[in-house]
Amino acid sequence: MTNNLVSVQNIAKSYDGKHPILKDINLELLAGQIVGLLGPSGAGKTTLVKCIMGMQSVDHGKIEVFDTPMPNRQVLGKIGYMAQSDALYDELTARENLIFFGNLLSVAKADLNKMIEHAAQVVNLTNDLDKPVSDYSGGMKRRLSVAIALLQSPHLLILDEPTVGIDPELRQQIWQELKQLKSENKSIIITTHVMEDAEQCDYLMLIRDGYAISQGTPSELKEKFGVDSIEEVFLSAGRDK
Ligand SMILES: Nc1ncnc2c1ncn2[C@@H]1O[C@H](COP(=O)(O)OP(=O)(O)OP(=O)(O)O)[C@@H](O)[C@H]1O
Repeated sequence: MTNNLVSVQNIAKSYDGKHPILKDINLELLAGQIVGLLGPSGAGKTTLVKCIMGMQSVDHGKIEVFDTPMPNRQVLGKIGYMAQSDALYDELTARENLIFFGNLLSVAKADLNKMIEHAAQVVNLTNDLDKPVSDYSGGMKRRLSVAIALLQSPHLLILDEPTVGIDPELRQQIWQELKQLKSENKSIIITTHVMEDAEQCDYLMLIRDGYAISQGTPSELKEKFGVDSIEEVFLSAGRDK
């Protein structure tokens, strides 16, 4: 067993066999690490996380999760994943959604109730839990999706743009929870185009047009480019490319 929970080696990916979407991507994720994939819309972040989970095949290179070559159904079942689009039952209340997804986790009912209360509190939905999801705003649906992903508490959690439509205060609250999971040695991959999110990651891959234009810890990257913020790193790295 290596220390790497996820190992991505020299992968390339196209959807049509002609136009590469990911080009020579390398990434290692350790236990207890939060890795951020940062890049503009269309850069290839979602494609990369889908390749990591084995939901998309790669044209070249190798991906291992928990020391197992992907794709692998059993490993996929152990990864907590929040997709970019909310997969919720609109006609059910938020609580009913949480119970539905929680029941897939085979935990005792009393434990599930506690887990639901905790997850709802992290995303500030406690007072809206009994409203139907059809009455929710876009941001509330996003928060409910985050709560569902948090319920599972897996060793590897992949969150595709969890903070879209979420206000800064609540974003901090979600980050506190992610850091709590990290302190329990759990690992997280998060995609984002929000610089404040990027600053909080342990390790960043900056992606543009399918290339990893730079990667390292936030402080390594700032030092490398001689700048004070990840936003400036991104701009400098893009110019260099
Ligand atoms: N199933 C697909 N078939 C063909 N092309 C696709 C498919 N999914 C994504 N793409 C293309 O791959 C490129 C990268 O998309 P991807 O969704 O990975 O980017 P992203 O960085 O996650 O963007 P966003 O921040 O908008 O979600 C885009 O040009 C997109 O149009």
